[in-house]
Amino acid sequence: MATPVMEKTEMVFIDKAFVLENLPWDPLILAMENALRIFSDTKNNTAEEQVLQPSIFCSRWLGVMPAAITTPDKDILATKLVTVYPENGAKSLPSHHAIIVLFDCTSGSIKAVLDGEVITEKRTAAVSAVAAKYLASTSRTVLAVLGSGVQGKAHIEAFLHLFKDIKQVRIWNHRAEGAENLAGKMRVLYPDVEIVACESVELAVSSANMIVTATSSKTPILHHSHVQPGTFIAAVGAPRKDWREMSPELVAKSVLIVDSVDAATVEAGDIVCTPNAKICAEIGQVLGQQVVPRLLGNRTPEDVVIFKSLGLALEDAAAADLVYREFVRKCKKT
Ligand SMILES: NC(=O)c1ccc[n+]([C@@H]2O[C@H](COP(=O)([O-])OP(=O)(O)OC[C@H]3O[C@@H](n4cnc5c(N)ncnc54)[C@H](O)[C@@H]3O)[C@@H](O)[C@H]2O)c1
Ligand SMILES: O=C(O)[C@@H]1CCCCN1
Repeated sequence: MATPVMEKTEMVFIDKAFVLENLPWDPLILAMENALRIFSDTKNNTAEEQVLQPSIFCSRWLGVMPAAITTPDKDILATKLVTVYPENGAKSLPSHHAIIVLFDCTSGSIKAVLDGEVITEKRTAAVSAVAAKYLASTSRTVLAVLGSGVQGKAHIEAFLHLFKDIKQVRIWNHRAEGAENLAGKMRVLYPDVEIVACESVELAVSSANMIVTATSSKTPILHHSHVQPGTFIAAVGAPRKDWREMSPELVAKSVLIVDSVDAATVEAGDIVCTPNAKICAEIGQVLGQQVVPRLLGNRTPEDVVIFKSLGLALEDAAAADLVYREFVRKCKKT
């Protein structure tokens, strides 16, 4: 862990261990709610970011994610740099590597460079949990997680943190041992929850009220016939325009909420490859009550609701700011 030592205006490096210990779920979830709300608040225009247009150089994928937030109590300027190498999983290496640079808004100097892997992991799961809080039906007893990688694990943790009524977690992975290993680890952490590894997607989702898709799949793994009416789906993977996790029938027949309409319509294969996909709203509009009841009011309890995320630079900026403030606070104490 980085020892919190700080000279006046010196740039600091905040390592993974510090981020892990200083990014608890409750403040992170609150910060993500605020970030999503201001992202979609076009009236006040307090936040800006570029749509992530992943740069791919000879099949090497480097994403550059800049964002600025200016509110009465926050002035944040940040950029995440993230590489995505999905094939790393087979070599037991992380598939995502990232750093986040925080700038001083007045002088433009660099305040901090933070490990971005834990922030990416936890902020993505926190955002899905926020979406579930507002969009899932009140019956939230069975959670199915497709994918046992970094995001699969973080989503189990975030959802079990926020929804104390979850009784069972069902995990599926395309390599069965991945699901079994994660289920084993989660059983130790959550002895009061029944945690099972499932052999098929159908088995995993058959009785679920909430589903998370967090895989590196390029083709649909989740189909309309698998999903119960009224289910909430947080669709986290398939971050490229020709990758998919869900069938077009499922996407077309569901109420579709996204993190960013601009990004979803160019980068989310699940949406781009569904000709009649109709985006209902951004999650930030739902939080800011800009679309209730105008659009969501027509929703029936039988509707499947999909929250499709691609990840926002604003989420990284807000989460990095939280960690940096904690770092500064701890420096002042020593
Ligand atoms: N929405 C967001 O904000 C956001 C943020 C970070 C990552 N992601 C995306 O979420 C997905 C999961 O990320 P991660 O960090 O957990 O990655 P990871 O590499 O840790 O895990 C990927 C999982 O997908 C499984 N998998 C690999 N190939 C598959 C296939 N063909 N079919 C089904 N499953 C397969 C792996 O076994 C593993 O369980 C990736 O697509 C990633 O780019 C989205
Ligand atoms: O928001 C993110 O960090 C990720 C990076 C990889 C692609 C999907 N979005």
